[in-house]
Amino acid sequence: MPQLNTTNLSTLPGNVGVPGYDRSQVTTGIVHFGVGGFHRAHQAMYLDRLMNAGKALDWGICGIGVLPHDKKMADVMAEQDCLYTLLLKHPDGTREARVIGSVTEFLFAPADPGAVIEKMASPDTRIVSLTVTEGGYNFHHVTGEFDAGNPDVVHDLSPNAAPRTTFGLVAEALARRRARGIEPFTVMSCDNIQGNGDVAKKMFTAFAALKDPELGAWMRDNVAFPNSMVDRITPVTTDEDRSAIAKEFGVVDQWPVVCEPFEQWVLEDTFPLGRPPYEDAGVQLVEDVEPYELMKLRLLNATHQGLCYFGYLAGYRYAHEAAQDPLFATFLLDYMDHEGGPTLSPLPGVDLPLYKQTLIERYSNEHVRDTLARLCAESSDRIPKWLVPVIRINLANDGEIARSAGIVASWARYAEGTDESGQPIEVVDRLKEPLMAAAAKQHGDKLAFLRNRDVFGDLVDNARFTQAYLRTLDTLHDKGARAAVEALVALD
Ligand SMILES: NC(=O)c1ccc[n+]([C@@H]2O[C@H](COP(=O)([O-])OP(=O)(O)OC[C@H]3O[C@@H](n4cnc5c(N)ncnc54)[C@H](O)[C@@H]3O)[C@@H](O)[C@H]2O)c1
Ligand SMILES: O=P(O)(O)OC[C@@H](O)[C@@H](O)[C@H](O)[C@H](O)CO
Repeated sequence: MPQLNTTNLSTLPGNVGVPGYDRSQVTTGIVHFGVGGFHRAHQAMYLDRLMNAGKALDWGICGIGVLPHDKKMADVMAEQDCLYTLLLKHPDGTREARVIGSVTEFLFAPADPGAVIEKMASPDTRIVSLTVTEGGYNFHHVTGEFDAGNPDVVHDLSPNAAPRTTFGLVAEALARRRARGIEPFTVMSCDNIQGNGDVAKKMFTAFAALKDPELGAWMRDNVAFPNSMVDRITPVTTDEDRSAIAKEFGVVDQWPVVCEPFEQWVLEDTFPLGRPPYEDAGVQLVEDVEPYELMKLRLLNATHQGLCYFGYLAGYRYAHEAAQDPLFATFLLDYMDHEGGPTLSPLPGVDLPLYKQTLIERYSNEHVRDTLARLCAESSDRIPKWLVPVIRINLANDGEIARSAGIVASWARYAEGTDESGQPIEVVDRLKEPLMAAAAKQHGDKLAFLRNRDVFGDLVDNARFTQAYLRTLDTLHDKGARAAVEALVALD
């Protein structure tokens, strides 16, 4: 079986969708940072859909890898002419495979930062988009300010340094456009961050201002940073997925993407240099994204955290295993009804009870095989952004907080690094060391984990919160995760 590339595209079996457009005619209009699973399952898929309808052929994507581990993606992209397979896994077990053709170039920044800068400086580039994870925005969780102490940022701020970070690369490209009289591109964040465009604006302009105050001011006044809400559960690709795609669809693909069938993208329509006709592909273009973002982050992303630590400690390893357990599903629905939901703004036209129920159904799709380990990773980037705001609002409004406090306690127990059968847990977090050290102390000093003010701010000083937190932490220690969830469900 030949490997996926342009030459072999026409030999693929009939059950695999392939680009129906001439890729040699596609020109680059978008430069994308963070070509991981999600970008390839979401934004690149929407563009491929448009291109198959004969539209947006001047909006091809040039992918950029910034981190050393992105070399692997660069190599695969080079070998496969940037083609990859997107495999949709339906709840009834049926699968759909399509080769996506909208990514047409890939540049690995560490090998040639100058080429990346020139690609963005080119007038053809009208959008620079991002899926660089929550950590990629480099802001302090409590102050919300740009972290100028990050060693790579310090490097990029030194005179004549070849940029290593997205900030350094983007700022230099914008400086060149400004010097050459070329209008700035739009920076489109597609990460799971509340006000992702606003946060991107704050961080990119803060970096630029440190480098050159005039450039920072010019960016603040001239560069558009639309906000967006993005949604499609995209687990990490496994070897099993690679083999299944080869066996069932006859495609040898080194790095396919698998995902659920659900898709949603709500986007603020602020693109001074134009944009692809996304609305023709099913994207919702709106004036104000915030209500949609809050709904997604405080219901979907927060319940992912509600599922993952309790579920892992109770012995589950996949999201569907925990979500199919009626106790866990009830807990998540209770959290949404009593804590996450009441903090949301009105959402005209959205059936919120249906949205919540659909989340449980999406998590329960056993074919997606999303791992709890993926959901437990980088918690210190997630809990402060998705759950802590819910807690703060409910504390201020005298709302309910027991379930949210329980989720924080489940993270604290998970960070002890062993599950309930004594098996080690591989904690993946850039703050792993301080968090695990704090969790190790909490049998004696019960609030040790919460004292990390860089993550939780002053929550540890709030007696109503700490009481609820300790109630679940004690139950986790004394009786285990299942009993702790039962106690939270009994509150209803
Ligand atoms: N996977 C999902 O289900 C999903 C759904 C909606 C939104 N998202 C958003 O997309 C992001 C990426 O998810 P993914 O599944 O593609 O992850 P991934 O690990 O497959 O890809 C992440 C990419 O971001 C890059 N990256 C990480 N930190 C960076 C940094 N500091 N600077 C530059 N590049 C950096 C990585 O090198 C990689 O290329 C998530 O963090 C989230 O914000 C993901
Ligand atoms: O990818 P993250 O780190 O933003 O969050 C983990 C999951 O909650 C997230 O990936 C969801 O699967 C996704 O947001 C669904 O659209």
